[in-house]
Amino acid sequence: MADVIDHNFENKDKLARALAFRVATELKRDIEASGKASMLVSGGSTPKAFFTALSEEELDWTRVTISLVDERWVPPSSDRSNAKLVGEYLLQNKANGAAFLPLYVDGQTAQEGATLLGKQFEGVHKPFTVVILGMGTDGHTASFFPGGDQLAEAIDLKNQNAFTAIEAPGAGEPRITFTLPQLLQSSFLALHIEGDEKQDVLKSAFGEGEVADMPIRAVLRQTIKELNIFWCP
Ligand SMILES: O=C1O[C@H](COP(=O)(O)O)[C@@H](O)[C@H](O)[C@H]1O
Repeated sequence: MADVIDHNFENKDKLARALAFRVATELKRDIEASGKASMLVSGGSTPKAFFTALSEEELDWTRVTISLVDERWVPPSSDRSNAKLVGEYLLQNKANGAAFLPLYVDGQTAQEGATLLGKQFEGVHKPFTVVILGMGTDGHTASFFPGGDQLAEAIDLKNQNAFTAIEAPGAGEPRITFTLPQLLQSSFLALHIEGDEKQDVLKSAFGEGEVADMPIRAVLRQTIKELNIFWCP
């Protein structure tokens, strides 16, 4: 179980550059070993500087497939779309040759999309080379939200499904999320958080309490995959 923030940085810029360098190193290693690499990233507001730094890294991006840890069930034109964020900040500069697989299917519900995307992702390179999680101040990660109607299924380590469609009071629109056992099928797993408030939330999550109250605990308490925690004030 991870019990410390093991990668501390003075500021957002230093964190972004260090995380981008580490991720690029992992992607290059997998490209060299297997000819391709895959990466799941988080959305929200935190990753912008990291995405920009990563987009400047020199590597064979044409061999990299990028997707998301989770998505809000909105079209890519929406300002709420995590795919839109990735398009604007990551699929740019040197990374513009990477393939991107969205977690949204036009005209389908999130439940229907979960099934369709599950089939599509069977062909994606695994274990995922890199998975980067974020965390909200309510203790959610991916779309594992407190009060989520399918939270138990989404974090069940025996769940065979790649995706769960989920709705929660704090989530805004319906969501789709990779399930926890899928996210743990990764060579490099990181949690990227910033700010004192999130540090305090994480400290609480390391304490005793129900996973359902702070679903990030499902990641902190698992023993399958080492978690690398990146933080700056
Ligand atoms: O809704 C989401 O929020 C979390 C955290 O976002 P932030 O704005 O607090 O950085 C994010 O990790 C997740 O991918 C996203 O869907």
